[in-house]
Amino acid sequence: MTRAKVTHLNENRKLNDLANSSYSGLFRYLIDGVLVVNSLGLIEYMNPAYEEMFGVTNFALKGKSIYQTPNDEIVLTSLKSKKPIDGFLHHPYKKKRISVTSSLLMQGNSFGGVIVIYREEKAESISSEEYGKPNEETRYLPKAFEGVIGNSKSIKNILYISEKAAKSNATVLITGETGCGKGLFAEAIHKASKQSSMPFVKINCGAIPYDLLESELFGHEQGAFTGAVKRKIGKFEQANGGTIFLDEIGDMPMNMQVKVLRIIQEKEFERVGGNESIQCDVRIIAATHRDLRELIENGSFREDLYYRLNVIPIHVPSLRERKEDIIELTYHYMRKIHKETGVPMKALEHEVELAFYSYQWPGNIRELKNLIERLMVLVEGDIIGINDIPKEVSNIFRVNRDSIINTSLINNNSKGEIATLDEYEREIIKNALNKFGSFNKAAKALGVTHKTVAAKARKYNIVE
Ligand SMILES: Nc1ncnc2c1ncn2[C@@H]1O[C@H](COP(=O)(O)OP(=O)(O)OP(=O)(O)O)[C@@H](O)[C@H]1O
Repeated sequence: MTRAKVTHLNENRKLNDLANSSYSGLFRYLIDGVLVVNSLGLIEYMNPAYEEMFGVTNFALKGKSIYQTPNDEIVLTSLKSKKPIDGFLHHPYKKKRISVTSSLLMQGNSFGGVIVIYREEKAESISSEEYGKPNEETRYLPKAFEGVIGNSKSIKNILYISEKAAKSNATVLITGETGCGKGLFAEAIHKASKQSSMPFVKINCGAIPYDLLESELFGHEQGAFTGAVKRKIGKFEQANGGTIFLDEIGDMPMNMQVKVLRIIQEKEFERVGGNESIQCDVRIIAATHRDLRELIENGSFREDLYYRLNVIPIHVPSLRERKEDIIELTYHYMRKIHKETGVPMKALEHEVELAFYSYQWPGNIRELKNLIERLMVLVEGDIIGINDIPKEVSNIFRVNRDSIINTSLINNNSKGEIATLDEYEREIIKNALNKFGSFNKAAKALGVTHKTVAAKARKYNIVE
């Protein structure tokens, strides 16, 4: 789809009508859906293809807030950031992927709104069971990577590097926030490698007490220390011929880092309390959520080890940096739980999708997965609605929605007429109470007394 700057004729009502008739002339017969939204978030035009795609009508929605359409985060983001955006959305009912391209409408040099084009992707219509699954035709990958869900550019790029890494024996350093899939990629690289039939041994260097870490990694001889009643084989020895995954390597003490460096360089080590050098041929994949360069600077990580580990660096971006994967992951986990437990399959209300896009996901995919497990079990019925999801997840979406709805009131009320002063006042009080949750805080924010807010809230039936 080409993006063009479209001059927007919107200076007065007459010109506005003229603009609408020219939109109609331009877009009426287009097979792609077209939506025109002005800078206040009000719908100016939708073509018949858009009406058909989303089951709405231009007649009913013209002049209304975009929150009354099955709109998507892309329109909102484009509108707020005043930037053109490309992306896609999952059609809530048709189970199809729709590519979305927004372009800016310019009124001279000032921003007039956005024009958004929706194109249904060619894939055949898919069942609810299939909804959200990656399009297998578009990605050929070894089976080992099939547990990795996501079609974003960054995931595709990581899969490409991981596949190459699997073919070599080089050390891999995976970085990224907690819960973003570092462990998943480490295991997939092992499974796709020539050593896949050999062990994959994982150790979390940050979770093991300092005194025990050496013996966990390298094992010990009988009598090496009090309590060492028999010989113990360490993780490196267990992983011999296969892969060791050193998770949270940034938390490894300096004296242990030297020993890992020696294994990489000389491929041998001694058990604690032993003299015998043990040969060890292990592929190392390390991971950390910390910034190793910073640790090197403050003297808690060895630079030589860093370079030895960082032969193939892989950075897994956080979920909020690849929002386009959220819905696919959500449906993946819903399907998985449905298959494993027999809980009926569900669908997401459109507002929930928007809330998921707005939320920051500090716990990344682990957090999303846990939430979906909870929702699948707790929500009765087959639709997960905005009120079913925790407040902390829906908060940003709610605030954004309310601010857009309120902004749109500056010109029009819900009937498309100029709003009265009382209507303004009601929305202002309602918004402040929603946002702050108490008369006191709302009053402070509005610069009036607690008594005034309480009286107005009663007057407008916002509270009992
Ligand atoms: N792209 C993905 N597709 C499907 N599941 C994923 C994906 N990425 C992560 N997961 C799942 O999310 C959960 C967390 O992933 P993982 O344990 O690999 O994260 P991590 O980055 O290693 O976390 P930590 O740093 O806390 O150890 C796992 O259940 C994993 O299977």
